[in-house]
Amino acid sequence: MTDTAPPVVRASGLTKTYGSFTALDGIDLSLEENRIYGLLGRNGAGKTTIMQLLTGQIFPDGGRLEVFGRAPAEHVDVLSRVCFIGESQKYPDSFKPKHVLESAPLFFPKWSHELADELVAEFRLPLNRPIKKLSRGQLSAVGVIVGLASRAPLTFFDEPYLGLDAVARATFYDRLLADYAEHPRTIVLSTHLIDEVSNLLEHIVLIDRGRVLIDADAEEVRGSATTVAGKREAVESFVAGREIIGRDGIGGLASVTFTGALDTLQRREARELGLELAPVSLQQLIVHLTGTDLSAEKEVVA
Ligand SMILES: Nc1ncnc2c1ncn2[C@@H]1O[C@H](COP(=O)(O)OP(=O)(O)OP(=O)(O)O)[C@@H](O)[C@H]1O
Repeated sequence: MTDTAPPVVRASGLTKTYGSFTALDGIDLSLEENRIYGLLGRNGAGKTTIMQLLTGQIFPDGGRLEVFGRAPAEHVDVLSRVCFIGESQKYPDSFKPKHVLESAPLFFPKWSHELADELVAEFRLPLNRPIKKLSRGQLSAVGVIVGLASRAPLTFFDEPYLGLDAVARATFYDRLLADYAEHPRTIVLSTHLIDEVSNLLEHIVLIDRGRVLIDADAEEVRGSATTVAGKREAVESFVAGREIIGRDGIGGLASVTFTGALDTLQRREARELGLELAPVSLQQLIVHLTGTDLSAEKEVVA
């Protein structure tokens, strides 16, 4: 990635309403070239709506949106660089997976037949079975294969793996990372399986009730909280005055999670008290940030 490359997506004040309901409330978003984004948030937060706007499937009611420098819905050359894999892909009734894989290259100029073939074998996808007869996981595999083999410069995966078993999901993550390393592109992954994809994500966009709550580097987000564990008394004295976001423990032992990173001095103090410091899981953090006690106005990471 060069420093001068313009963002792939530029959105400001993006708003989407359905009747009197505001699904997206003035979203500002910039997606850079060649990064893997996690678009996270609770059910109904607005993730799919954002992806539908960015892929020209629906239109905003307010704000500005540019994808590859243009309005997404109006330019064929923009749409040929974008791939959206949703939770439930729809295919013509008569289609078999082989028909999907034969027609996909017409839409995606960077399509890789080789990668598609390898993935078909790895996912054990029956190419000649009618799509209507595929199992839930096999149907998801079709979408995942199209999304990866498209090598589209901007690829969206919106909860793409309903029904995929753990082995198949691991295959998806491994293949995504390996192919991304060789063919960098911008990938947006929306999922509720946060811990599973945590290591893949370079940047986190957390949506809550139609607003952006976090837009930050994944490392920065991970470093925004710490867990300390050890003897209860020592733990409690160490975390006194901090913003506690989680507690656990049994008997004389406690584990407390608090916001903020520690400097070298504080780390040494923890060691001297016999305390253990551990990073917080992204999922744990996000559950906390989007929990019911969170005020809609709270800004967590700038
Ligand atoms: N066509 C529609 N008409 C009315 N409301 C809608 C429509 N599409 C979405 N919404 C509402 O907009 C909000 C955002 O929906 P969206 O599908 O973007 O959420 P999401 O973050 O993708 O959720 P999930 O994680 O459950 O998939 C929800 O409250 C949803 O009910």
